Amino acid sequence: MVTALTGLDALGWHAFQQRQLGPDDTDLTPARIANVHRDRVVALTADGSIDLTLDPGLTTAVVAVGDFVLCAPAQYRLIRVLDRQTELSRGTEYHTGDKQLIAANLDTLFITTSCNADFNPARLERYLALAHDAGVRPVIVLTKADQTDDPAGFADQARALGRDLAVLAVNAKAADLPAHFAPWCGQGQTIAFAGTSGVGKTTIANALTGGNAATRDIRDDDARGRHTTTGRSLHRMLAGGWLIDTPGMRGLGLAEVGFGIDATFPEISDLAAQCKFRDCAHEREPGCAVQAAVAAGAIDPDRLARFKKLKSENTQATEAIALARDKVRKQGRTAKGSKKPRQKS
Ligand SMILES: Nc1nc2c(ncn2[C@@H]2O[C@H](COP(=O)(O)OP(=O)(O)OP(=O)(O)O)[C@@H](O)[C@H]2O)c(=O)[nH]1
Ligand SMILES: [Zn+2]
Repeated sequence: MVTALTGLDALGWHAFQQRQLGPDDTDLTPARIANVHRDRVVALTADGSIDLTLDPGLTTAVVAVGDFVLCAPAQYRLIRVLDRQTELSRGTEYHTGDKQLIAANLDTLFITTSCNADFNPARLERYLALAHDAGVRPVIVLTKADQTDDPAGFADQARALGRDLAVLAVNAKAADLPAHFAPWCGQGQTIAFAGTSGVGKTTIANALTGGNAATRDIRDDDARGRHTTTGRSLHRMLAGGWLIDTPGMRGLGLAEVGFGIDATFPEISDLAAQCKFRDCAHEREPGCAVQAAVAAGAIDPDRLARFKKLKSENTQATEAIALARDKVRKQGRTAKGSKKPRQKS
């Protein structure tokens, strides 16, 4: 058996991963994926960073930054991807129905906006739905608290977007910033930031990593010996945890996140179970518990409108993906096998 070394604990390796090791895995080395390229990955082991090629049957579409894997370092081979504790993905590959993985084994997603016109409840709820669906704890971060007269007002509005929702209002440029994030950034913790451009994600990431994240452009040899400019995506934080920074974190489409939407609007989804009709659309149906709560002032009608909009977007996208998967299945696809090899450019 591979024993959990201190170095592995530092990578965020928990009992959840340890339990997945069997007697056949004795010779394999656990590692965590720091970067995913088209035909190889960069992984961190307890002893340092290593480039791994993928075995037949594995593609970089099934490996995400943050994944724990078993590898054979002497052969530079990735052997197995371990089950994930959480998985953040987006269903944008409508033509194939393939999920696009963004990050694996995240503990906390900091949904970031600012105390200004960027603050948008609908967008925050969209991110909340993704986080809840992925099993990742969401925390709302309100930056630029130093540029408004009313940071508490923004924080109250944010808190109204969930039950027991953690909300931080900060000046991302203040010296004491890391202290606000300390509860989520210690050893064994993995975090990421989501939010629109300019809200301060990089500023915060730099404060938490000691500037690591700013070095986005490092020279990196790809498997063909060419130099490509890529950014590392897994950054060690000063407090001991890991920060995942992938471009995929910027714009996120909703699909197959019905559970996450319900979890984002608990006051509505809890009541929906009491509607007379199981498929109640909470419009004008008789016996609608949700509309009754709106009339009684217990549910915010704006929240209900946004809930319905997300549900409908999610349903449409989910159906489109199901159709695509069906089509691919019927074509008896060996798509990965039949794809032409990538042309050298
Ligand atoms: N005064 C003040 N300025 C801030 C704060 N947060 C961010 N800024 C400034 O806002 C600008 C954008 O911040 P970034 O950290 O680059 O934002 P980002 O979210 O990483 O943006 P992208 O990389 O485009 O996604 C920078 O000039 C920051 O210095 C804050 O809390 N207070
Ligand atoms: Zn109803």
